[in-house]
Amino acid sequence: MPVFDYEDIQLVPNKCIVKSRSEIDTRVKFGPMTFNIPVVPANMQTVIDEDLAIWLAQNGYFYIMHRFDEDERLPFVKKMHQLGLFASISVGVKEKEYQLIDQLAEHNLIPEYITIDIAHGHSDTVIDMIKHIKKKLPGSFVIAGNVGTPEGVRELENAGADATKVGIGPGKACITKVKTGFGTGGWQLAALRLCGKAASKPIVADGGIRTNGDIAKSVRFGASMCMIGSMFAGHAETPGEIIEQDGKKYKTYFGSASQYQKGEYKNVEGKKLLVPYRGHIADTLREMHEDLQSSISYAGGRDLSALRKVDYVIVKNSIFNGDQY
Ligand SMILES: NC(=O)C1=CN([C@@H]2O[C@H](COP(=O)(O)OP(=O)(O)OC[C@H]3O[C@@H](n4cnc5c(N)ncnc54)[C@H](OP(=O)(O)O)[C@@H]3O)[C@@H](O)[C@H]2O)C=CC1
Ligand SMILES: Nc1nc2c(ncn2[C@@H]2O[C@H](COP(=O)(O)O)[C@@H](O)[C@H]2O)c(=O)[nH]1
Repeated sequence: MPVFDYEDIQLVPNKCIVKSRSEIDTRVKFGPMTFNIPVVPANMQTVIDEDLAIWLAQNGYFYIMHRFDEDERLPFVKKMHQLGLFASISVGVKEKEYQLIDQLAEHNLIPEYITIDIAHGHSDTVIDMIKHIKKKLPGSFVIAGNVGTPEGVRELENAGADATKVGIGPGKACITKVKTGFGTGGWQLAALRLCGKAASKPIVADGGIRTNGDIAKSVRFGASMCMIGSMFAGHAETPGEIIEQDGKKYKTYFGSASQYQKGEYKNVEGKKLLVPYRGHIADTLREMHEDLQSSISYAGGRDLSALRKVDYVIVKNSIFNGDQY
């Protein structure tokens, strides 16, 4: 089994068939809707809040609201629908989460997307929640995870998940790999490849994306959507204050299983770090769009489907060749 990560791979160019990259279409159909690019900011408290969710939905981007303001989720769905926007929320698997699903059903509030988001998603607790959502809110598109194996993907799909989220431990704020010794950290792209081959429904690549080129690589290895945390956390529109240190600007990014999220040091699998301040998120999203258009041009196509077929080479840990990005 070949094992590699994002930085170990280069995609091999094909003959260009467009006159300008502006001709290239990066849109992706994911569930009931089509989005500008196959990218979603992570459903984490230092990455997304209500204002950003509204902006993303209004501007043709996918979003998934985090699940850490538990009681705000039902009003959030109501508000998004009143604004004429799609609602996309996260849930866990504990008893209170079943009550939320029941309440949404009682109020006929049907989120377009529901993401079941726990650390070890290949589990009966997730399977039970998928079945509950599909019974109570059959109109919602259910994304379930996280998993890191083909077996995990198949079991969640068989339980009724409409998409699965792949990535155990590759995240920048993650310490699962060192605390437990498990996960897809260091070989996330190869794990994505294995999961993609097993999947019969869309896959979300979650964690470990560090450059815009990694988005194209994720699509090559099976992703329909890429979830990104650290690259989004440092924007003007993401939650939290700007911090100045030695004349440089940063924002805080912490793991959803960190003590900062949990409020206690128990079963901690995440850490807190500073990420460079990057200005406005619209500029970053525009650059991702442009870079993806370029990627598709190198793939020799006009849309994302061209990326899925390109050849690749494994160039172990050498793509930066000593250069700093
Ligand atoms: N993608 C990744 O690699 C990881 C992501 N996270 C993120 O952190 C957040 C919190 O996740 P999580 O702690 O699962 O959420 P919750 O605290 O809501 O826990 C969900 C349930 O799963 C149980 N649980 C958690 N971890 C494990 C495990 N390794 N084995 C068995 N049961 C487990 C919990 O019980 P109990 O706590 O009592 O065991 C609880 O019943 C999520 O947003 C998740 O995505 C966290 C770690 C890894
Ligand atoms: N092991 C942990 N993983 C976490 C935690 N909080 C979030 N995450 C995962 O990371 C990705 C984002 O990864 P990035 O490389 O883009 O920064 C996120 O979507 C979660 O799946 C955590 O506390 N521990």
